[in-house]
Amino acid sequence: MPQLGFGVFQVSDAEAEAAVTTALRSGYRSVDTASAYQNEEGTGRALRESGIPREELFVTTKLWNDAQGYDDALRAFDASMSRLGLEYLDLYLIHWPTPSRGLYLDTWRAFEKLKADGRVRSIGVSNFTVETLRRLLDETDVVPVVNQIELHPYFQQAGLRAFHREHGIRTEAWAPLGQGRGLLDDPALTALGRAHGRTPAQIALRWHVQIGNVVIPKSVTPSRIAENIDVFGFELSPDDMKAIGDLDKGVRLGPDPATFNVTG
Ligand SMILES: NC(=O)C1=CN([C@@H]2O[C@H](COP(=O)(O)OP(=O)(O)OC[C@H]3O[C@@H](n4cnc5c(N)ncnc54)[C@H](OP(=O)(O)O)[C@@H]3O)[C@@H](O)[C@H]2O)C=CC1
Ligand SMILES: O=C(O)C(=O)[C@@H](O)[C@H](O)C(=O)CO
Repeated sequence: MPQLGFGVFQVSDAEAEAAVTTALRSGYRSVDTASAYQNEEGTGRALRESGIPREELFVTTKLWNDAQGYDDALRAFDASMSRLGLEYLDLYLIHWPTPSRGLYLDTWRAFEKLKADGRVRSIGVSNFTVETLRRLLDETDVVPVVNQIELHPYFQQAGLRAFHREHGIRTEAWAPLGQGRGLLDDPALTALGRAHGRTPAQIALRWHVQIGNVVIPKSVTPSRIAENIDVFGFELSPDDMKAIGDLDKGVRLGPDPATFNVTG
């Protein structure tokens, strides 16, 4: 799985085709969509029409909450694949555990079947907490390859990352740029940007890369799409990393996965 991919949350189906095409031309080979984003068709068109061999692409989609449960999950997978127009998927994620509904273990068993049948190369989860991960590890067979969670310099999730390390689960950061809301104006990031001749977004993404996160920044702006993947030609020093480490506020932008049980 490439460490840096392209996210398409809040991108319309028509915009997704153009944005993914731009991203692929800028060098991205990994794309993160979801049934809930309603842009699997546009994303799939861009992937299929890129001319890039399928084996060089890494495609992730996610099962929405309303399709949890064994049979519903198998059906939802087929529907996503038909929208994407792909023969196989690289990574399928349970989007949220929705713990009070008690369906994520059966959902995971359906994911295990999809993997055993070769329909998907890898299976993972998103927005799982230590508690929901522990149950998954205790009561099912396959360890999720990744947990995709909200993670950025203002919400660093040290405890969950340590749990992932202990269990061989890769941490994937959503909202790696803090959804462009405030984080990119932070004085520490702008100062580091000036010192390295980089933008605050590149500093944030480089920090993710250096702590080992998989990152999937989203943009519909061609110059930013190119800027966000150009983070492998410089390095942050231990002092730089500490300055960003000190920014953690422990405050989420998105919903709390322990209580987020919506199906709509
Ligand atoms: N599993 C889950 O529950 C979730 C998963 N995700 C995934 O993670 C991906 C990334 O997270 P997302 O919430 O989109 O937020 P990001 O942290 O990627 O931020 C995206 C915002 O930042 C702006 N932006 C992007 N690049 C730059 C730049 N270089 N300089 C300044 N502003 C920039 C974008 O604007 P513009 O587009 O106008 O350029 C957009 O408004 C999603 O697209 C999705 O794939 C996201 C949320 C939840
Ligand atoms: O973007 C995603 O992948 C999400 O799951 C979130 O947008 C989530 O649905 C949310 O933020 C609801 O308020």
